[in-house]
Amino acid sequence: MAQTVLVTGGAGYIGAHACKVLKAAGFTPVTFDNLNTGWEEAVKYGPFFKGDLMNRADVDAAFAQYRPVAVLHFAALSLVGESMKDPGKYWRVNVMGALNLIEGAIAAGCLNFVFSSTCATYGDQDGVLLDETSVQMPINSYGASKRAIEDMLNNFAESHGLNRVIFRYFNVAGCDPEGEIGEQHVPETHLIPLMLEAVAGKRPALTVFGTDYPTRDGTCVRDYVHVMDLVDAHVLGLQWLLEGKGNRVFNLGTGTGFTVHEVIDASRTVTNREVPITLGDRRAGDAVALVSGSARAIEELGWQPKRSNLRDMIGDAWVWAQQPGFSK
Ligand SMILES: NC(=O)c1ccc[n+]([C@@H]2O[C@H](COP(=O)([O-])OP(=O)(O)OC[C@H]3O[C@@H](n4cnc5c(N)ncnc54)[C@H](O)[C@@H]3O)[C@@H](O)[C@H]2O)c1
Ligand SMILES: O=c1ccn([C@@H]2O[C@H](COP(=O)(O)OP(=O)(O)O[C@H]3O[C@H](CO)[C@@H](O)[C@H](O)[C@H]3O)[C@@H](O)[C@H]2O)c(=O)[nH]1
Repeated sequence: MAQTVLVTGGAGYIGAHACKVLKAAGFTPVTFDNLNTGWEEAVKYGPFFKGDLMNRADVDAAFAQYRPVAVLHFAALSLVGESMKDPGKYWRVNVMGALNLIEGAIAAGCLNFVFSSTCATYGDQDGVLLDETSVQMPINSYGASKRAIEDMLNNFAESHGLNRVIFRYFNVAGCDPEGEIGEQHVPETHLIPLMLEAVAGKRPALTVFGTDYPTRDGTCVRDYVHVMDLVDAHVLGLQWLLEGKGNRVFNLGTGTGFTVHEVIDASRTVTNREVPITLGDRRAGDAVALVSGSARAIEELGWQPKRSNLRDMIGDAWVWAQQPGFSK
């Protein structure tokens, strides 16, 4: 019989893609989501439990009903800019939500936990390659809330034998190449979908946030990883835990950074259309450069990124951008 895993945030962008590959790998993914930023239409690969992590009774009910062997915790608020304006919201939802989930998991005897952390926990470190041993110095409340959850998981690993794999994602992009699901945030704040909305004429232009950064063309550098590669790593992380390999942190990125202008240039090649842009001010909370040292995931997990190049990430997102998308 298929093993059940609880996927918080399974109605969201990355969680829904994770459910697709989990099902393909023989698991039953149960989505736990309050539909704050997610879409019920994206829950296609297993049961849906509508619940809020802020409500411990919802968490306990989901564990009692489905008895999962592991939790994959994607649900969070994750907008860097918003977190700078309203830090309390981030500390409350991300940290309290995670605490309810961790305590609920332990109470239910479910001790395998995969957590979505972020390179935003590293902060801004002068363009150095960031690996899992780099010091974590977040410069925004979102990153700080994620670092706090990492600390919390480490404490519960010590005290209650919780086994955890922590993934620190770099910039996730692209979507299911089969077009069943895609990236749809409201409001959208991520570079690639915003750029493609501008290309498709759904918004007047893409604003480039800051052109005076100390980089090769003055715009920020990010390491983009395809969502299908990212969720493949989660299946490997889950198997790692189920095989009893224990606690580990893995970066998920490619080791190559691209500036905002380079992403725009790649889009021209993929879509054969111009990107209308306006040059704007820096966005609060943005790091200059975030590039991953990802050797550990490749060497230890056996992770093999396949689509994490700009052509596939933008190409897959471009196909999705021309679909009607999910509706509420
Ligand atoms: N997108 C990226 O580039 C990126 C990079 C690094 C880390 N991450 C992390 O990956 C995870 C998923 O990101 P995403 O882009 O898919 O976000 P998303 O907003 O699309 O998905 C988050 C999901 O969590 C749900 N949710 C939020 N609060 C909840 C609550 N209190 N109870 C139940 N469900 C709740 C939302 O409804 C949504 O379906 C997040 O933890 C994010 O911090 C994302
Ligand atoms: O309209 C836009 C949107 C973004 N950017 C720039 O594009 C880059 C990427 O921005 P975005 O796509 O918003 O991603 P990040 O702010 O880097 O944050 C994402 O990537 C982080 C890891 O870097 C995750 O932790 C976050 O959850 C996720 O939102 C940054 O330099 C932005 O300044 C623009 O110039 N114009």
